[in-house]
Amino acid sequence: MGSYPSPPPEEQAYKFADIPGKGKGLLATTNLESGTLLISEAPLFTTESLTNPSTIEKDLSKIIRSLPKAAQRAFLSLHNNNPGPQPFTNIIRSNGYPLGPSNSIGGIFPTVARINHSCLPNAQHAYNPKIGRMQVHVLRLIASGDEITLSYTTGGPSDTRQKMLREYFGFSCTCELCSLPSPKLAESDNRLRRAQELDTRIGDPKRARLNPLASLRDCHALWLIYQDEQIRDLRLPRLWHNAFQICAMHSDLPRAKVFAQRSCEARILCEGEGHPNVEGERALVKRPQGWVNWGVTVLWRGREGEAGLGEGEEGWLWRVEG
Ligand SMILES: C[S@@+](CC[C@H](N)C(=O)[O-])C[C@H]1O[C@@H](n2cnc3c(N)ncnc32)[C@H](O)[C@@H]1O
Repeated sequence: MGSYPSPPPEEQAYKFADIPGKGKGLLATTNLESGTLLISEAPLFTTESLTNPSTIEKDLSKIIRSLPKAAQRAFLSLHNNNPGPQPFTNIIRSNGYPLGPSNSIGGIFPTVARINHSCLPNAQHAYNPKIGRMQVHVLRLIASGDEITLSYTTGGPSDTRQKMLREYFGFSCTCELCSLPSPKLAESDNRLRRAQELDTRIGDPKRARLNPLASLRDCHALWLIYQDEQIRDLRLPRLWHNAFQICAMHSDLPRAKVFAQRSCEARILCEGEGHPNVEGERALVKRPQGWVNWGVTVLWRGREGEAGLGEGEEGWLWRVEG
């Protein structure tokens, strides 16, 4: 059970506000640099004990009654996008966040739950299991008065995103990206569709082993798309980590180090310095050879510092000659 309430208002860089067409939301009260830790919040409660689907509403009611009054009020005042029977379950559905990307256990974080969605978010949430808190970091400069946004989706072209947002959250997205004029939106959709294909191909370990240059070229193509689309969320460290894996698998120490470093920096932006994922990545920057599949082949083995002309440049990094 987490502590409550969150930090006193004078320490906060945001305020709650009514946002036209979106219900409540969070507005920045000062300019916020990328990398700023905006919120670090313990859950009011988690869904860990809710294992029986047929008694969820009753079990939830017990949990809620056991909370301090302020926490009960905080939970009951949260948005419910499907009012009707099973109100507690639906408040959880409307506001809960999983405790990590592939965790079936969720938590209710009353401040984070007020943050609205954008397909081009300016902040990123990440649950840090070491401290038991959901943290929100600033991904790109947020000007005072701007709305703070997170992404509720895992990306993809606009039709995929809109379908998911309508189905699970009951709204049509009108964010900066979804409101692009149609030719621009079509271009963005094409890029994002291609990004999904590239990501799938890059994740194929057999291809990375047998045709590493093609996999690395795909990483490069994906990086260019992420730059065009201003993507800085967790897709970015995933890309750097995949590029690291390709190089490490084939014993390319200097490039593996650069990619591990980029992955580490991108993770710090999304998840914060103290996140266990960042610590794992830091260990790989120091010693890429510590990775479980280091040196499956010696195809790209060279001595550190002897990688050839243009070392440290993008062309060198991606093995793009000339
Ligand atoms: C987790 S809550 C966010 C806070 C909520 N606005 C509130 O008033 O408490 C999710 C709900 O907020 C609304 N919402 C979030 N982002 C939105 C957006 N970009 N456009 C319209 N509604 C949005 C939807 O009703 C959605 O189901």
